[in-house]
Amino acid sequence: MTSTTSGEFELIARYFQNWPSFHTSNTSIQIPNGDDCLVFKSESPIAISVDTLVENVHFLSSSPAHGVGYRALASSVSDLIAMGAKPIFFTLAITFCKDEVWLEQFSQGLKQAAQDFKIDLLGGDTTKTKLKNASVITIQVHGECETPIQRKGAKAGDLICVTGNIGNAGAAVELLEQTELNEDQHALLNSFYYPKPPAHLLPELANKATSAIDISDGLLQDLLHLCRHSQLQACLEVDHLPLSSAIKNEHDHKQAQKFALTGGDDYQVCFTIDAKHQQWIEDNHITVIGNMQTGLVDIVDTKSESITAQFSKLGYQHF
Ligand SMILES: Nc1ncnc2c1ncn2[C@@H]1O[C@H](COP(=O)(O)OP(=O)(O)OP(=O)(O)O)[C@@H](O)[C@H]1O
Ligand SMILES: Cc1ncc(C[n+]2csc(CCOP(=O)(O)O)c2C)c(N)n1
Ligand SMILES: [Mg+2]
Repeated sequence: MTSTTSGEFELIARYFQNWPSFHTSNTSIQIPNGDDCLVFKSESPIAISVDTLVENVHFLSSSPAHGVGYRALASSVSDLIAMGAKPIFFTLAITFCKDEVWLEQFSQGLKQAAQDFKIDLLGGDTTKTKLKNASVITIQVHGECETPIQRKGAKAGDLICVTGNIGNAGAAVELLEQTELNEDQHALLNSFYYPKPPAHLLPELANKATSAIDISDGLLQDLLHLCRHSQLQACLEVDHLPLSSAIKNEHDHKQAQKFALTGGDDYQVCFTIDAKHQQWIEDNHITVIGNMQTGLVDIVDTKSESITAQFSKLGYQHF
């Protein structure tokens, strides 16, 4: 095991996991707490996930409301995609401290994401806070989940893949307050406010991947969850990370890699898959970044040196 401490995850484990169960022993709960979604078994299994965005934690008070709305839903939908679940409906609880112009733009961004991911808004709760800069947005998403992909299930020899490009959103965080932007910086901010979790890969992803997680905190921190749940080691080829031209233009190679490894907010999917699916991987422009192997739970490079040991932070931690 690595000696990495995880404040947020330790708190969850200490206070909110392994509670006495009244129903999980019956067959209706297929996958309980611990994955990107829980899965409730009914005629058609349903995946459920809830996520909160807090002002000045997940976005700034000055952030464009349209982007905040889009991002709120897209970042929740990514948990469904990572579970192999088709988005169906969501509920929205919003506590806001802004004016109605803000709410209108927020709703337009949210609606755009709902259209892009084909997901229905079926309820919620709308409240106002008098506290300044204290908006909180909570979205619960529900999806059809015939073949759930879990964080466990990776096999030694499986390829490790990521969808899309990673690192852009991490690089965008330092641009959030910048008013004058060049084209590349604009592209980075666009990735932050308009993430595109790979819904187009369903249902094949669900049938082929052996384990998966969405990249919300940072590749290293999120991939380490796959390692822990599957009790395997990840061997990463860091030079194979999919980096956009925008991040390469804006940053030197080491810094761009650091954003991709630890920045987070990508909402792409990191998954493992048998190498026999190589053609499908290529056809879908998915990047192979390494493979799973037996060994201590950790992420190492091709020379078997620990990559996690090289970073003080593997990803975003709330505590
Ligand atoms: N307050 C809580 N009570 C019960 N379970 C929790 C609580 N907070 C987190 N969890 C569970 O702990 C696991 C890890 O949580 P975490 O927020 O890291 O995952 P996640 O929901 O996939 O995150 P993200 O939205 O960043 O992708 C999840 O299975 C989540 O449901
Ligand atoms: C203003 C601002 N500063 C920093 C960040 C970076 N950030 C915040 S939470 C998080 C992880 C995902 O959240 P969660 O684990 O709650 O799902 C990341 C990468 C941001 N988005 N906005
Ligand atoms: Mg997740």
